[in-house]
Amino acid sequence: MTWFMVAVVVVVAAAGFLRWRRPVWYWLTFGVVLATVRVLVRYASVMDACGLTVPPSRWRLALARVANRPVPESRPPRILRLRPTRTGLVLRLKLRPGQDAFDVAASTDRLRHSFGMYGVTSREVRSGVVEVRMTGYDVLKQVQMPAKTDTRPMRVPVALREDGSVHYRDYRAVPHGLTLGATESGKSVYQRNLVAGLAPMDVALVGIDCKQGVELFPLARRFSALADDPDTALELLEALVSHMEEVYQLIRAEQRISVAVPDAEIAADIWDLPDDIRPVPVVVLIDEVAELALFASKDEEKRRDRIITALVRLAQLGRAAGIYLEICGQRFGSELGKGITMLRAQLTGRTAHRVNDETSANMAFGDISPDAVLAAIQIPAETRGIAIAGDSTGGWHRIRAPHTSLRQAVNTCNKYADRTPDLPALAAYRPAVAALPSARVPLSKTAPATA
Ligand SMILES: Nc1ncnc2c1ncn2[C@@H]1O[C@H](COP(=O)(O)OP(=O)(O)OP(=O)(O)O)[C@@H](O)[C@H]1O
Repeated sequence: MTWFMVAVVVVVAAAGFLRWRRPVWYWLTFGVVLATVRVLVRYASVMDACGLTVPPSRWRLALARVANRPVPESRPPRILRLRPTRTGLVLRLKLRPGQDAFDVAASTDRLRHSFGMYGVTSREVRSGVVEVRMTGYDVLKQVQMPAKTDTRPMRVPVALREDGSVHYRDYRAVPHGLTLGATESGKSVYQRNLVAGLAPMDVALVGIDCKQGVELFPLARRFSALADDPDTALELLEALVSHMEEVYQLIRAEQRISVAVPDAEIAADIWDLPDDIRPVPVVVLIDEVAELALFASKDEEKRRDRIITALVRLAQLGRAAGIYLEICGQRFGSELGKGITMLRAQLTGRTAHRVNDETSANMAFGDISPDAVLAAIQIPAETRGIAIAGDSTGGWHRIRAPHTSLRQAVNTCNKYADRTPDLPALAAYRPAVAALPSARVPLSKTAPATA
């Protein structure tokens, strides 16, 4: 008996310790079993308490009366499936007549504490069927991406959502993206994850980094073209516009051939072209976009206007040519001058890290979803890397990218350096991956004042 007691105490202590220090291990060992039992045992009573049951139908009441049986109870949605996952439980429910998905969505907070879970979200998967995703612990505290993710072309598993699912940056579904956030909010880490995710794919990476290249130049081996100042950025963007026009000519030529062949598919974008002639897609990453829009002289203003014009053309026409923009900055509003709001309207994939004020949050989501604006304002300063990701459908999620260091991203880019395609139109901007400098060069010090 004493040994049994000791074993129980050891197991309880181990569970408590894991829950405190290693929530992922706790979930995989004890949490998933306890939560499954808790949900199954309490299901009917919790649903009843949350107002998610329907009273018995008239014929069931009549049947009970005829058979002289007790009055039947109200019924909760039928459980179609209860699936344990790496981070929580997924419950698929068939709603009863008269119930709708909003009833469940409105009760997620009540379900969360009634089932003793960390978080609960719900979505309608098809008419009358709702998926309730419950997380057993704070999955965004220390992000661990699942080992296996959905691998489709131009779809990057870039972050984890608070419901434990993977957040993909899908360039074919949402071609252009805008990432905003105050300084030190996690934009660069997010962009680094994107680059590391794109590196193994058949894609050309083009970078414009006006922070003197400190973010993107270390990743140069996987980049087909890079610019680190506004003058080079302008030349590079105009070269990209020429590349885009060439791709359009290729699509036109292919269309002329297919039009003559009855029943042949007519290509509308690069993805409809045969594999052997399809141009490689291009992702253009721009860091600190405001640097491209600022000017202090007439000449700089002309350069700025040409840059914005090139960006607007790429955003409007780039998708069919397989050119995707990924723009990153602290703010991106009308104060940056003409053309900015027009450009922003084309950047439909929005991600906002912590912002300093409501105006910045509005720049990300004001035209998409008021709820997302509120969520972006509420991101706490101490949890860097947390962001709100939304798109033009109005849907949004709280996400966090894994904490990928620059070293890890450089290693990934070096590993896949041989996949870097040569784009003839951008050959002049291909970064020279020079030999390592032999010595560090200190900043020149200000001469001490002489008395
Ligand atoms: N996803 C994350 N998980 C954990 N920590 C993070 C994450 N993202 C960022 N951080 C932390 O926040 C710090 C700032 O991140 P980052 O450099 O990406 O910010 P930023 O928005 O690009 O800042 P700036 O605009 O000043 O360059 C990083 O050094 C890192 O320690």
